[in-house]
Amino acid sequence: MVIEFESKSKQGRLIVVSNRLPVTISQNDQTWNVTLSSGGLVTALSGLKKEIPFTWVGWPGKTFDDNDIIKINELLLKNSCVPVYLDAKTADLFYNGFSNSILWPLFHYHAGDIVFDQKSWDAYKSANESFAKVVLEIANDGDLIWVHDYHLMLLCNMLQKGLARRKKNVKIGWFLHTPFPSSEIYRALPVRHEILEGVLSADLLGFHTYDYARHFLSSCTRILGLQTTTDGVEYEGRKVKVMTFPIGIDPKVFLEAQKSTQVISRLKELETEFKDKKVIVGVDRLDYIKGVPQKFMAFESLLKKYPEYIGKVVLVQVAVPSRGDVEHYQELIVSVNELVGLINGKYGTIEYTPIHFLHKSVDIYELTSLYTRSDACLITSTRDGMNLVSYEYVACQKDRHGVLLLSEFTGAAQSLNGSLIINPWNYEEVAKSLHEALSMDESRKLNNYNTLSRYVNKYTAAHWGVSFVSELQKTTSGADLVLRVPFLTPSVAVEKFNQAKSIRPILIYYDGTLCPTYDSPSFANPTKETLRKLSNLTKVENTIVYIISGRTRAQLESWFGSLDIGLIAEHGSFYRHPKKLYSFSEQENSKISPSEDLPDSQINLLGIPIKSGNGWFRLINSLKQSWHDTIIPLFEHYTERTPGSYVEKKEINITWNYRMADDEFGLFQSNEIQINLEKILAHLPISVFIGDRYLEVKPSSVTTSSILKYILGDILSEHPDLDFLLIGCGDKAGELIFSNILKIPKYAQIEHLLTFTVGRKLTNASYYVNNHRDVLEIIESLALQ
Ligand SMILES: O=P(O)(O)OC[C@H]1O[C@H](O[C@H]2O[C@H](CO)[C@@H](O)[C@H](O)[C@H]2O)[C@H](O)[C@@H](O)[C@@H]1O
Ligand SMILES: O=c1ccn([C@@H]2O[C@H](COP(=O)(O)OP(=O)(O)O)[C@@H](O)[C@H]2O)c(=O)[nH]1
Repeated sequence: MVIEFESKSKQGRLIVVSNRLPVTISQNDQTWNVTLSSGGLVTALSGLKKEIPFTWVGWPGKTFDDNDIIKINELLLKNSCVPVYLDAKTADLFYNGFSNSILWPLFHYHAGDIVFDQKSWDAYKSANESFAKVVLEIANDGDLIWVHDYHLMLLCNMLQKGLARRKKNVKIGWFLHTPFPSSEIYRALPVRHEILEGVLSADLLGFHTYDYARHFLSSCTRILGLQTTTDGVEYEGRKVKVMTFPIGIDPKVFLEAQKSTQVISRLKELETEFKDKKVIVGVDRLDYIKGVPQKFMAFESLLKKYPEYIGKVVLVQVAVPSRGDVEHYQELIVSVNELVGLINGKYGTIEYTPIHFLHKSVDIYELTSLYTRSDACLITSTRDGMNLVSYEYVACQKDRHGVLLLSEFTGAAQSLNGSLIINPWNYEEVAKSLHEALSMDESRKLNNYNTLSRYVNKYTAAHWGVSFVSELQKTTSGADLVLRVPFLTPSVAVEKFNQAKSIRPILIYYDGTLCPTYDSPSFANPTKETLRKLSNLTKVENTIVYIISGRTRAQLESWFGSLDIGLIAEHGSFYRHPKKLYSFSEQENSKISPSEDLPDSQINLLGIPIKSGNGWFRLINSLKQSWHDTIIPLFEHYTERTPGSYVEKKEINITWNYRMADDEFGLFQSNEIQINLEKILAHLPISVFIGDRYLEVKPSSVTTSSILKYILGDILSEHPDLDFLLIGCGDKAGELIFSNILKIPKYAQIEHLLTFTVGRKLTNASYYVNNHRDVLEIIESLALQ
């Protein structure tokens, strides 16, 4: 199957970018050769390549003489590989330094082992830039770029910027092959913002398991303060999809190898060598995350606890040399060798070697033979993104139905039902599980094998790759795609303002729009500058200004009472027009005819606002709201249990605010409150509004469309020729107003309709501004007209 990507210009290609090219380049008698390298990523992507042809961009693993580069490039190109050359120093600091001495240990919960240093970070940035340069040279319109792993976490951002400059429409995906740690670990990284922001420029982010995705989303919320859902993050006006794609292998490779003469004859040798012995196999890169010392300790525990196995069971451990330039790995070689010596010395004899330790890489035939001959496979990683060795072992067990013992700390443990799940830190328990495996009856082994085999054969490397690429393709046409709106400059606002022939209403939200969002509402007093600019605007001819807010009318009056400005308090429960509106009518309040204070029983029949003194109207029957007695104790219950949260009791509405609480816990508690409220809502005349880090309970008669219905309705009845309207609101409340406006033709058709939100985000507004300073600048420019 070949996936073809649709694009207007031409068929797109898939470009895969990983730190290392899948090949090792070597020279033999003046001739350059390439051979396939080792590691799970190479295994998986080689499986994908059979399904989808792709160009592979990566670092060739070493530096070469300038004279050889042309020949090497040609050789690589024949293998669909494009090299990114890094100078030796950069490569060392990038790969051994930042990638494998900082990100790798951190992502595998070894936070104590990392020492951040500026030079490695600089090299990481510079290496990512070198990758970006090469990819940007070859990327064309309609291509898909799939970036891999922790080495290239800045690349998506660099590519996105470069592609935008070149006006190329390319989708970018990123997949992490390692775990993503809990935010409590991740936050130790000094450059935690840059790394997260680096990948958030992609369109699709993939992880092996939901736990890793969840941790990533949690870091986005806690560290960057971003809004997340279970399947994505909102970042700079785009929805970045976050999904899980458990990787797999190509089982056919092992089935084919099993049929080869090399494996058939090697198996005969192994049968003789291990006659009457049980064989446990282990295959790992010699990496501290693979738990090789723990494996040996558990094996020793087996021999100690069940001495009947001495002489009868061997552990064959292939330990592939890895990252030998990193100190931590060098220390591991020493300690593992020592441990092998100790155990073999203690339990071995001339005829019996308990641990066969091969510190080297083996070819596919040797690997297949070892897997095939073994009665059990022992995987003891203390953390492991997925672990493909476990899949490969299953692929080779068609006849023997050997038992898979799998660490609970591998990604694979979440998928491979039918394995014995172990905690590698509990040697005694692992020994017990080994005993269970070695003495398991045939029918249980067969049953387990069948379950495992079904999974391994279904969820292959090809399935993984095709799923990711298809999902990446879909992001181009998905409904949750980018909603980029333009920035509202003062000049655009002024132009429309000046084109208006009618009255010009301007409605602006207060908190977060006219002033910054403060943790505590008491910090948000309007500055003199804000008051002066607003006052100037209220004085402009043919212009009426309103402040929309969730605050009480008393608070708004105390701040803005001296201006001739309209006020909308408690998100629409109360409103007051500016006097100027009436001055346009022949007779004050001529067409605006709210009812006088009426007995509660009559208001629903009339369905119109009630005069409420001092120019205010209210949309509620009575100032006494019986539901307060139910809601306040509920909110107080959660406030006591959520540090940093507080209740705001207003005249009518009650708000539970968690802006000062831990983001995630606050959101969790807010969800709990909603669940509680749902039970109550059916019996009370109230509704809940979910705002930015607050939730507000208000009478159900007050909705954001009431603002449109009554306030704009009043203006429109005075000025049926209304051809200008400006509404600015950074709060979630604004989104409802913006979307409602577009649904009502008499507003949607206003010739100069300007709506804006604050910050780049998914929005129903037609523009955005960055912050309250931009808003003040617009107000000032309009006031000068
Ligand atoms: O290139 P190296 O530094 O020699 O490392 C080899 C690979 O190690 C990591 O593999 C991970 O990917 C596997 C496939 O998804 C997964 O099963 C395993 O749990 C991971 O450790 C690394 O992420 C790759 O980039 C390296 O190529
Ligand atoms: O000498 C060897 C032994 C193993 N492997 C392969 O290395 C991969 C290891 O992948 P895994 O996901 O288990 O861990 P990683 O090394 O990627 O962390 C598997 O496909 C093995 O077959 C290899 O290439 N050479």
